[in-house]
Amino acid sequence: MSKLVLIRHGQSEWNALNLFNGWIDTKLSDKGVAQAKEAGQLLAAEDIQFDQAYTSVLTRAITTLHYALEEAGQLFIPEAKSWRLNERHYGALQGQNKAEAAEKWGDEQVHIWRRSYDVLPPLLDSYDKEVEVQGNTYPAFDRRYADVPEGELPLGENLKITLERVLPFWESDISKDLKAGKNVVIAAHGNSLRALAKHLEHISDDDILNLEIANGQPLVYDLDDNLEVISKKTLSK
Ligand SMILES: O=C(O)[C@H](O)COP(=O)(O)O
Repeated sequence: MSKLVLIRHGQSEWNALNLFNGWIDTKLSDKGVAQAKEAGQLLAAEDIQFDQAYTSVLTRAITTLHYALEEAGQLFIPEAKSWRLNERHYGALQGQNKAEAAEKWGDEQVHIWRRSYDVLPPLLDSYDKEVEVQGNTYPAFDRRYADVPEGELPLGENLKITLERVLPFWESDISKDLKAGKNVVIAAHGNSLRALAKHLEHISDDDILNLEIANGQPLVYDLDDNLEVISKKTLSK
């Protein structure tokens, strides 16, 4: 048996402004830092001893992991980062205000883009659009994406595509640790974690619409040797 803890990063500066983040590399807000520390305190209270940490290559997830592990007194554990744990790429919605998008395209359409399994958001027509959103954050030329296989750098993703790019890393790294009995913490994003939760909990394409993951509230899974869920709980104050 092993424990798997999923932590959605604390509030980002763009979460606070109600903007679509996606792959834009936004920082934690002050509230986000407090949430990340609180996540670590909640884990310390549960006395979970981790063997391995995973996170994405986006700053808000990495800093959340570090604040949480520091609070839990476990900043020393090995950690690995992968672009495969990044937030879902929100395509041409990145940088737009969520409420303004709902006014423009209607609440229902925006809800479908945000929560459905297989509907794509409007795609970027090229990575040049990223430059307009945030200076030099330009995935095609950012060295953190140098190991993305040719042609796999997204211009926008639905949850299905997000799951398809999370799964190879799950299979190659994370699930091996868990099968070896290691306790693993993953600090990542609302939608990369929804994708992982869908896989773990066998949630249907329809039911995944209703799964929300809150900032900084650890989800703790007990898994059996086949990585089936024995129990799940959410930690919050
Ligand atoms: O990318 C974002 O803006 C958020 O991290 C997740 O946004 P969502 O709740 O609209 O999917």
